[in-house]
Amino acid sequence: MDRRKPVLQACGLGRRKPGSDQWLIHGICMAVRPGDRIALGGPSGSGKTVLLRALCLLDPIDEGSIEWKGEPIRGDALPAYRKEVLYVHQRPALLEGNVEQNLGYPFSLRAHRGREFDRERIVALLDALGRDAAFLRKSNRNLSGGEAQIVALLRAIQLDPTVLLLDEATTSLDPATVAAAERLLDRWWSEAPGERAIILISHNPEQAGRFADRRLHMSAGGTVSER
Ligand SMILES: Nc1ncnc2c1ncn2[C@@H]1O[C@H](COP(=O)(O)OP(=O)(O)OP(=O)(O)O)[C@@H](O)[C@H]1O
Repeated sequence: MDRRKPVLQACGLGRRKPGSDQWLIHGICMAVRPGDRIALGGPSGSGKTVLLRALCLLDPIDEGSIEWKGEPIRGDALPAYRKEVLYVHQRPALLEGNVEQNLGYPFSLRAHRGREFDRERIVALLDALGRDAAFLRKSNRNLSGGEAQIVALLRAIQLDPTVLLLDEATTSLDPATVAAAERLLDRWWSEAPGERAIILISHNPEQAGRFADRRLHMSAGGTVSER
């Protein structure tokens, strides 16, 4: 992969409040290159979540373009795009069932046909987060907010996306588990040198400083600038 070329590029990106003329985000131009580690900061309500959801095309955009490897994303390319660009929500939705079922679910989808749930890998990742294999048997109904975040993080990492979008994905974890999650992300990112990118929304400047090599700031008007 060419390190210099953006994989993901947004140009003039805008999304309006549904049913209104009001812009939630507006005029956003940004490029994500393989190997980037980007922290996205800015005030509450400025549109950071709206931006990440727009970038992975979970929500429609009203203005501008998003290109993947230099090409606009057409309808039939959307499933492939969604494999490459994965979004992890701060309050993840989990399916009815235990942790293992939740982690195995993506592999039942057509998008991931040909790949299999790797239990051994998950057990090793859990170990890095201070959890043993018994955690896999826990019901989704009994998970704390932090435990649900662990499941969501592992569910995304195991799919090895090219761009991982983390929306305050460690905010419910205790400090030791936050540190373990950052090490785990660091290891995952380093496993494929110069191939994976991470965008992390964080309100914690220390975390952003530890984690990122680029800092983006979203202003209250829903525009982004490089810091
Ligand atoms: N579907 C929607 N309909 C109406 N308003 C929306 C919608 N989605 C987001 N908003 C509004 O857009 C603004 C930006 O929301 P967003 O969640 O992106 O903020 P944020 O920067 O991620 O905030 P925080 O740091 O608090 O998580 C908020 O005022 C929110 O209410």
